[in-house]
Amino acid sequence: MDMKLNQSSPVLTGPPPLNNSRMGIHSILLPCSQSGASFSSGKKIPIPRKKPSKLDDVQSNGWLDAMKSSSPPRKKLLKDFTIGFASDDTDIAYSSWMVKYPSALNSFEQISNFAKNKKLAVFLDYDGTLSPIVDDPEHALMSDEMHSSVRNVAKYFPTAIVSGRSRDKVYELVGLAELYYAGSHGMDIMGPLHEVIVGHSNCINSTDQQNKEVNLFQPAREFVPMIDEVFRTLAEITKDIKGAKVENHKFCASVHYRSVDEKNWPTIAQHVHDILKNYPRLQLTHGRKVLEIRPVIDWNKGKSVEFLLESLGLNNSDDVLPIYIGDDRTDEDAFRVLRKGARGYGILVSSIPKETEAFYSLRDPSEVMQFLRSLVRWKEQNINSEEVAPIGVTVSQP
Ligand SMILES: O=P(O)(O)OC[C@H]1O[C@H](O[C@H]2O[C@H](CO)[C@@H](O)[C@H](O)[C@H]2O)[C@H](O)[C@@H](O)[C@@H]1O
Repeated sequence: MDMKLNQSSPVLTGPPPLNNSRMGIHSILLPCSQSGASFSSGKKIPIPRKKPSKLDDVQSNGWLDAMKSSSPPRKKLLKDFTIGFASDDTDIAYSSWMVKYPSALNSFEQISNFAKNKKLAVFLDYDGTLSPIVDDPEHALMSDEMHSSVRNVAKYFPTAIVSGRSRDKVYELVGLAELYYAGSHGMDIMGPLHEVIVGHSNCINSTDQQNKEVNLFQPAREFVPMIDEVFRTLAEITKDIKGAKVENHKFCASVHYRSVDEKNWPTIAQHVHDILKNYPRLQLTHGRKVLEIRPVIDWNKGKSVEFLLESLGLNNSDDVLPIYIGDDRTDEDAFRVLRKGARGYGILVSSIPKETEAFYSLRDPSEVMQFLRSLVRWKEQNINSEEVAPIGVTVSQP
């Protein structure tokens, strides 16, 4: 396939990506087709009236249902899942779900057997994975124990944080310079960029928090003014809705409704819906009690994992085992990439049964920490012996 990198625009021209499990850097850069009006940064978008006139749109398009079902309290979800059963059966429901998605802790021996003689790469989501979900996104902090577990993992394995938050914000929260960071759902990557990418218009030179020169890969760069405009409009239109919070992640924006009275959710949804009508190149995705507005480009957490693996020289699936741990719907893209071709292990963090593309599960951030510690212990125990690889070890594929 003859690909042309379009230096004037971060959205590259060319046919859609091939359905390959191993993608080259060039094919990774292919966009999905861009339909809709093109954006001019000077365009004035009218701020909708304070009260949306009708709420039919968000009711009929399923937004409200998605909002209600996103991140419900554990008690409610287990009740729904085990409807008609006694409350003790909730544990049975979780246990039977775990037959399909076994605990990564209980399966550690199987995972480590499979990892023998392979290079491990660790990808970690932030919210709900390294830090517990809390009402105020500003207060989502990692414990000191989690912080040192992540630092120890990064001593032995290339480790990346892949978050929906802005890269600066998640860097500030994690605070470990030795990690790689992919913020804004992978649309802002700071890492060891492949030489093919350096020089491309989506790749910029910058400095990190330690003033060290770094290369950034930002496949949605052209959307920055648009996202900023949408962020300001959303902040203005929701400012009187108690508990609503809008975040600007530079390449995407979030509207939180976790602390908003449920009777006001339709209003929030309709506002977002009305604003998005003016931006055909932006789309909505649902996170945990958050509406996320992002560019319509063929890029997500899964693509950023592939990109980082390739940039790190770890795209040979025969001797590399990527492990991705995440709790959110947006992490499913990464689980899917690893599941395809049995490339690696996705681990879903969830204390309730959920449909997922992951292979394993962990209940909550404290189990994530135990798992990270197990990886470190395993590596330290094998540090001397792993040079002499056992011959003929047969382990099942993920
Ligand atoms: O990809 P992630 O690192 O998981 O980021 C996804 C979103 O996480 C944050 O929101 C979520 O966590 C908050 C703090 O616990 C919680 O209050 C909120 O309800 C959750 O949706 C973050 O604030 C968002 O911007 C991220 O997109």
